[in-house]
Amino acid sequence: MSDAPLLSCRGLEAGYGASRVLFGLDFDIRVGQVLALMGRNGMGKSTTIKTLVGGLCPQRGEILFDGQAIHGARADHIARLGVAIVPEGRQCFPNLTVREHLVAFADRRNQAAEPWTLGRLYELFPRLAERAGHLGNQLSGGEQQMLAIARALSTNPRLLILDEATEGLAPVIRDEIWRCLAVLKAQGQTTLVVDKYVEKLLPLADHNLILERGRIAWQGSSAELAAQRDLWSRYLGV
Ligand SMILES: Nc1ncnc2c1ncn2[C@@H]1O[C@H](COP(=O)(O)OP(=O)(O)OP(=O)(O)O)[C@@H](O)[C@H]1O
Repeated sequence: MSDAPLLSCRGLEAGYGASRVLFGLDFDIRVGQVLALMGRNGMGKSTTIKTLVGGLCPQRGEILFDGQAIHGARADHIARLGVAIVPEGRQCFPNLTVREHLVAFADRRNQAAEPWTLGRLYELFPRLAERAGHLGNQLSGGEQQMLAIARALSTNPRLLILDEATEGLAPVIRDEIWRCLAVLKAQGQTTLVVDKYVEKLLPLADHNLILERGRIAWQGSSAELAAQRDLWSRYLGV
């Protein structure tokens, strides 16, 4: 893992119209790091992600990606720099096959030493190989989620962002997603993950941020968070 931040936020403020949701976030994501972003409902996690990927223009502050300012940049520009999001709700195309989803973004692919070929994606998600010819609307919720992750990986992202990737899935499928995230981490994939399953995030995350009403209420290592169960009940409602 390198010490250079791949992404840096400084004094990030964002919201919707006149309403402010984020009040000055400062954080870094380093190359190879998994950063977990936690907090109860409505605390600003999705707004943070939306702002990072160009879906929402910050009201103040700066976002640097690999040293380049991206605050206020368009979503497609940020995607081309190598930021890929697995959005809440999966958003697969009903009329494209699994295989078509995975090759559709070939022209947006980033250069990578070990690119995500179809073969590698199918190795990570054998279920998708079995369903290669199925349409998006013929897939189960878990298969759609795997496809959404595989589709994001197909761009060879330098930063992968997952927003509630295990939401609404059966426990066995959730475990499959956690297993894949562990494999990605072992391969050095830099990742920002929003999820509510603290006990699953702890072994995965190198660093954890807890948001409380648009501010970072606590941050630290997984060992520190594991040792402070009072934080779980105070900020995460578990
Ligand atoms: N499009 C929008 N327009 C106006 N307000 C919004 C919009 N999206 C979110 N908000 C508000 O911004 C605040 C933060 O919401 P956000 O979705 O970022 O929280 P979250 O931590 O991701 O919660 P959740 O887990 O429920 O998605 C909430 O008060 C929410 O009502």
